[in-house]
Amino acid sequence: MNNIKELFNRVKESKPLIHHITNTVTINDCANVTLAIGGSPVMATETNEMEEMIQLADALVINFGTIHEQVFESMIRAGGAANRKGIPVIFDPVGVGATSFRTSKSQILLDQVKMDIIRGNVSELHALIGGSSQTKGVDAGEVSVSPIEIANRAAVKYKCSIGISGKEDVISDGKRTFILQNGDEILTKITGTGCMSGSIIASFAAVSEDPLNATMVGMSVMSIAGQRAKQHLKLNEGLGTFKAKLIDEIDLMNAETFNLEVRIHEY
Ligand SMILES: Nc1ncnc2c1ncn2[C@@H]1O[C@H](COP(=O)(O)OP(=O)(O)O)[C@@H](O)[C@H]1O
Ligand SMILES: Cc1ncsc1CCOP(=O)(O)O
Ligand SMILES: [Mg+2]
Repeated sequence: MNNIKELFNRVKESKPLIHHITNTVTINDCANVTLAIGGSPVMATETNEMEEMIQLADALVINFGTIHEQVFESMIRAGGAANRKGIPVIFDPVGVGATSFRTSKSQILLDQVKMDIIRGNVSELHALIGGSSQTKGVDAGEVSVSPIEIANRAAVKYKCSIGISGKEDVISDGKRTFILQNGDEILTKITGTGCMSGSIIASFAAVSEDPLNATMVGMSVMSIAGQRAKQHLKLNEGLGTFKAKLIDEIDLMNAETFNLEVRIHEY
């Protein structure tokens, strides 16, 4: 991964504005991790203010978590404005594959908005390349194809960088593929760790020209912070404390800690 120290510094110095059109479950957590990594969050969904808000923004996150017709219209408007302005667009296809509504909306969105990065779990990305999966609402289910193949195919199909989270995270732009071995299963026990990692990725993408690198660094930050927060849990501390410690670790993360902990290799 390139220039970790410079990337961290650039986010902290320029405080990129990350416009989120996201779900009502994890919206507050996404705003807080954006602040923790050094970015500046705004969460706006009114269709009529999308173009103006994008004029202020440095990156756009579109997250399908609680997608409905009205907010979908805002996603199309904001996505179009972001593409015209040339800022990175990050898509989290939460729950795609679970219902035909989500799957068909994702296809319309991907036809109309060029994504720079798509980040999701393995069932969601499998659905985006036309596969079926035993998706469990918003959580990953069993899929018959390897995440490496799914990431490659999705990257080629949508001409963008792909991040697939799981026990090992897979990151690909269709030419190069990386496997990230950080993380801890406890990250799946609180809601929103996938959504939050989208906010971190967007913060890095906003200050760099390299979406593949931004995806690798962003996903690594979440997985490393998760394993460190788990290590720092004391006796009698559980998931509530874990979540607070996770945000602490994202706040405290720097290039030294990152480089010491990261376990990534090219496939
Ligand atoms: N089985 C696992 N072991 C370790 N880390 C995991 C595991 N599953 C997911 N993670 C980590 O949890 C975070 C969220 O991933 P995931 O749960 O797949 O996303 P989502 O919340 O979108 O379904 C990522 O940092 C990922 O690396
Ligand atoms: C539980 C839930 N339901 C709709 S959105 C959402 C949050 C999903 O967050 P994540 O994909 O990061 O676990
Ligand atoms: Mg998710």
